Amino acid sequence: MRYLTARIAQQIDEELMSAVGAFSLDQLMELAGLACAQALATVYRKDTHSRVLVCCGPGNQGLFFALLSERVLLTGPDVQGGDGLVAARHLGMFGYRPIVYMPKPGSKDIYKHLQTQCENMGITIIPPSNDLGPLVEALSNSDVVLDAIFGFSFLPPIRAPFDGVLPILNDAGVPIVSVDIPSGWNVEKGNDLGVGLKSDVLVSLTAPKEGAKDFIGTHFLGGRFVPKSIAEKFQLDLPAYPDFQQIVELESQSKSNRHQY
Ligand SMILES: NC(=O)C1=CN([C@@H]2O[C@H](COP(=O)(O)OP(=O)(O)OC[C@H]3O[C@@H](n4cnc5c(N)ncnc54)[C@H](O)[C@@H]3O)[C@@H](O)[C@H]2O)[C@H](O)CC1
Ligand SMILES: [K+]
Repeated sequence: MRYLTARIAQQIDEELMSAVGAFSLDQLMELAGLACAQALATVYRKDTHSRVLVCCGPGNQGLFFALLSERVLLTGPDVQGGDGLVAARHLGMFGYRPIVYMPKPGSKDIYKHLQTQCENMGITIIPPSNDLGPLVEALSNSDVVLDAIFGFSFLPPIRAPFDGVLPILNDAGVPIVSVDIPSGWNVEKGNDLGVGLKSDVLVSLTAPKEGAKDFIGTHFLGGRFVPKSIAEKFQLDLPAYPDFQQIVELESQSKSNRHQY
C-alpha cells in the first residue's frame, strides 16, 4: 500500500472533488466521519466507553493562515473538524454519548449545518472559548477522545489554543482515537518533535500518510469511497474492505497500546 505525502493526499482530495471524481465535500466528510465512528465503536464498546469527547479542529478562522499556504487554500480549509462533527452524529446514532469540543468553530454554512444536526441529536457542543477549563472538565467525564483536530494540511508549529489542547489530551489518561494522522504530528515525518498526540487508534483516510509509518497502535484504513480509477491512477494499492464495512484494520507495528480495551 502506498503511504502518501501531504501533497499527494491533497491531489487525491482535489481529484475526488473534481469533475472526474464528481464527489461533493459533504459526501466525502460524511463517509470519512462514518468510518471514524465505526472504528471508534469497534475498539471501544459503548457499554464501557459511551462518553466520547470529540475534539474538532479550527473552523474558518483558519482561513487567514490558509491564505498563507497554497496547499491549504487549494483544498479548502478545516475539513477535519467537519469529519469530527459527522462522527459525533453517527456515534450518537450508535448509542454513544458524544460531546463536542470545537474552540474555533467555522461560520460557513456547512459547519453550521453539521453543528445543528448534532444539537438536534441532543449532543452538547461546548461553547467556543480560549479558556481550556471546559476542556479539562469535559475530559474528566470522558471515556475516550476522538481527535479530529488537524489532518493532512497541518503545518507546524501548533498555534493557540491547540498548543495548549494537545498536552492536556496527552496527559489525561483517556484513550485517543485519531482521524487521519495524530494531531500535532508532521504529516510526513511523524511525531518527530514529540509534541503530537500519543494516540491509541488511528483511522487513516483514503490511504495512510507517510508520518503514520511510525504509528504504534491499532490502525484502520477508512474512507471507502475511492473509485478504482483514482486508486489506480495514484497507485494506492489499497487492501480490500471486508463485506459492507467502512473500515479495514491494517497491520500495525505493535499492539501494545497505552490503554487496554
Ligand atoms: N480524501 C480524503 O482523504 C478526505 C479527507 N478528509 C479530511 O480532510 C482532512 C484535510 O482537511 P483540510 O481542510 O485540508 O485541513 P485540516 O483539517 O488538516 O486542517 C486545516 C486547518 O488547520 C489549521 N492549521 C494548520 N496548521 C495549523 C497549526 N500549526 N496550528 C493551528 N492551526 C493550524 C489551518 O489553518 C486550517 O484551518 C484530512 O486529513 C481528512 O481528515 C475529508 O474527510 C474528505 C476526504
Ligand atoms: K487528527
